[in-house]
This record gives sequence, structure tokens and C-alpha cells, in this order.
Amino acid sequence: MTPGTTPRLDLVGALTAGGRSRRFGTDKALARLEGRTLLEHVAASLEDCRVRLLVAPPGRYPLPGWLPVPDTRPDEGPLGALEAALLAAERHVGPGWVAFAGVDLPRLTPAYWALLAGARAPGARSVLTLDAAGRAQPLGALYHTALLPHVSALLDAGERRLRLAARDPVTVPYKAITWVSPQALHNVNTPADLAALERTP
Ligand SMILES: Nc1nc2c(ncn2[C@@H]2O[C@H](COP(=O)(O)OP(=O)(O)OP(=O)(O)O)[C@@H](O)[C@H]2O)c(=O)[nH]1
Ligand SMILES: [Mg+2]
Repeated sequence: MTPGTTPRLDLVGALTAGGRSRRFGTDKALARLEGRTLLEHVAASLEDCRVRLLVAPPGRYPLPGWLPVPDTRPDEGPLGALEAALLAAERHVGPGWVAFAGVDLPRLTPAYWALLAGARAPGARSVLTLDAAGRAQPLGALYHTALLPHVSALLDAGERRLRLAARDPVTVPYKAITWVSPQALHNVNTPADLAALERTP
């Protein structure tokens, strides 16, 4: 970011990159799109965040300016990674909001995160966008560190579905927003998903 051009967001950016890319076949974080890796695309979208956390096995990806954060529960999927991110955010910054992204959302942008940051509502503990079918998308979303006990309890109970993180029965339900281009959340799970993006820049 060029100093003075964009205000820093009061968010901790967390990029989770500890998956095994089974459907993609090779490490999708390192797959290339328009001259950059998917990891670099998503990292660039979070460049305005005050602190940036890379939740991945130690040493897997060098990403200058990002704090390496190991999984608290390796191989437990994105829900485990969210726990690690919320814990690290609390440790480094204190209570507050975390922008949680995966490596497979290369169309996320700084403007996307600024939009979500602006949509935070009093009492809400997460901000998620809705896809074209009206489903709230849990990756590419904001989570408050106050959700940590809820997330840990889910994991302790054997749960792995990230979308349940936003459903904390104790606090106000998530804030859902709809005015985001569906393209922003294009998810690359397979080589065909990446090829579709190459055709529609
Ligand atoms: N830190 C961490 N990140 C994970 C873990 N599992 C998945 N992720 C990340 O979560 C995001 C979304 O997960 P998926 O789309 O399922 O990616 P994946 O697990 O690599 O791919 P599949 O094996 O095909 O499911 C990606 O950025 C993954 O790197 C994990 O155990 N730890
Ligand atoms: Mg995915």
C-alpha cells in the first residue's frame, strides 16, 4: 500500500492456507492467475489490515509482512484455523475484528473488506456476504474475537463446519450483506474453477 492513499482498516487480516488442496490436485495456494499466485491475490486484498496473520503449517509459505500462525488443531479445517486466527488476534491486538479469508478466493479486494468493515452492526459478532442463492458465505467474512469460546466449543464437540461459527446463540446473529458482486467470492476448489476465472477476468 502506498502510504497516505488508503486508511488502515481496524481489522486483523487472517489468511488461512493450511489445506491440502485435494480437489485441486496440486497446492492451489501456489497456482497462478494473472501473474500472481492465489495466495498473493488474497494477501493483497488484506493489505490495509493493521496486522496480518498467515494461518498455515510453519514455513510452508514465505509471505513478507505476515505473522506466521500455526494451527491450534492441525488438519481440523478452516474452523480450526479460525480458532487459531482469533486467538492470535487477541494476543497481538486484543479484542476486535478479524477478516478471515482462504487462499482460494482470489477475487477478494481491499474494497470488499472495507465494505464488510462498514457493515458491522452494533452487537453483531460476524459479517458475512450472501451468495446468489442467498446462502451466507463463511469464508471471506468478518468474525469478532468474542466468538472464540463458541468456536472452541464447536471444535471440542467434533464440529468442523465453518458456517456454524457465525451462529453463536448467546450473541446477536450474524449481519448478512447482499450488495457484493458474486464474483468477489469465486471459490477455486478445482482446476476448472481456476480456468473459469481465466476466461472472465
Ligand atoms: N490453517 C488451515 N487452513 C485450512 C485447513 N483446511 C483447509 N484450510 C484452508 O481453508 C480454505 C478453504 O478450504 P478448502 O477449500 O476446503 O481447501 P482445501 O482443504 O485445501 O481443499 P480440499 O482438500 O479440496 O478440500 C483454504 O484456504 C485452505 O487452505 C486446515 O486444516 N488448516
Ligand atoms: Mg474452498
